[in-house]
Amino acid sequence: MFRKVLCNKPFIRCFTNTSQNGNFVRMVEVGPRDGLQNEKQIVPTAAKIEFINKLSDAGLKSIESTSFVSPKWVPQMADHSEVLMGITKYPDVSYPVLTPNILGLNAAIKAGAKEVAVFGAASESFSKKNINCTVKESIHRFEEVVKEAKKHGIRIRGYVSCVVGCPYEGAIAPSAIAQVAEALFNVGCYEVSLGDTIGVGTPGSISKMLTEVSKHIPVQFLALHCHDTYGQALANILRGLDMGITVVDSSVGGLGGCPYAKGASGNVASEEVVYMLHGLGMDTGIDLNKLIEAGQYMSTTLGRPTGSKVSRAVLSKKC
Ligand SMILES: CC(C)(COP(=O)([O-])OP(=O)([O-])OC[C@H]1O[C@@H](n2cnc3c(N)ncnc32)[C@H](O)[C@@H]1OP(=O)([O-])[O-])[C@@H](O)C(=O)NCCC(=O)NCCSC(=O)C[C@@](C)(O)CC(=O)[O-]
Repeated sequence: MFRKVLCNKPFIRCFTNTSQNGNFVRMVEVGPRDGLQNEKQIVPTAAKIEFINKLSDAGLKSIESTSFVSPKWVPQMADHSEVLMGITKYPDVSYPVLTPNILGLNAAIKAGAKEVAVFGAASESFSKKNINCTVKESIHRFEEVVKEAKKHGIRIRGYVSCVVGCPYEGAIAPSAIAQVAEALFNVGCYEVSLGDTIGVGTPGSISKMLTEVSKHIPVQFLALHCHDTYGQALANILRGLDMGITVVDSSVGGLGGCPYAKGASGNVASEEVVYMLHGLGMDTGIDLNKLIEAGQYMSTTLGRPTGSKVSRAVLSKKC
């Protein structure tokens, strides 16, 4: 279905999570982007900047900071350039931003982006609602974005949404997910994040999907991005780890949701993932107390309690 472009494997490899030790899990914090994009109240730019700085201080190595999308579609991300230019860039931290097309990429380059993410879906209806094009058209757009980004030495991550279910089409076949994920990998994404956008996955369905996708892309180039609508996210991540996943997306305080997936809850809370991974004896490089502080900062800004149980438990002990 999709035109295959030979990927530059050495380029890809230098940015993958071939971990420093076999116990390391790289966490991609998506709170400032996925977490805030759906908030009704516009979060002040200064608060977003402070939030990201606190996340950097907590030891996260990858913090998705904003989106260069249309402000008409997602007003919350309209201050993308100010946010990206205003944050303190830690030298060992990557601050990816979403870029759906060349217009977004050019604006991101101007604001100093060093890593971007393109985002597609295996569901035609979701693709149309989310980025206003067909799946096939989206791959062509991403091909352009990747080509241009590479000219600027920018690395590109890819997302596939609705990897288990779609809010408009219901269940999505693992083979369809594998096809889009492979297309993103082939155009030159260094890693493909598999998004259970509406959080309907279970360890059973996640396992079937991962089995199929990893026939096409080695598992070290895959990440899991789980929303927690049905309370399955941690179980799904654990299943993913068993199957070789070493990169996990999450959102501090469980913030988040997609404007084009009504009823879906936030991402799995980063605090819960870190607590589980550390309990398994795995290394994340993250200071859980500082992460909780960052989450508290944003929930205070938003004027509501954190969505993280770990955060609530730790804070109640401190009280
Ligand atoms: C993709 C577009 C931009 C296409 O938007 P479009 O309307 O189809 O684009 P267009 O090319 O027809 O242009 C229409 C207008 O948009 C402008 N435009 C065009 N591109 C840009 C841009 N990059 N930045 C700013 N403006 C832009 C363009 O200049 C024009 O402005 P006008 O002439 O009307 O004033 C639009 O559909 C959009 O912004 N969609 C929002 C998508 C989004 O942010 N969704 C949420 C993130 S995805 C997600 O949450 C899932 C994920 C990643 O987390 C994983 C998971 O959980 O599954």
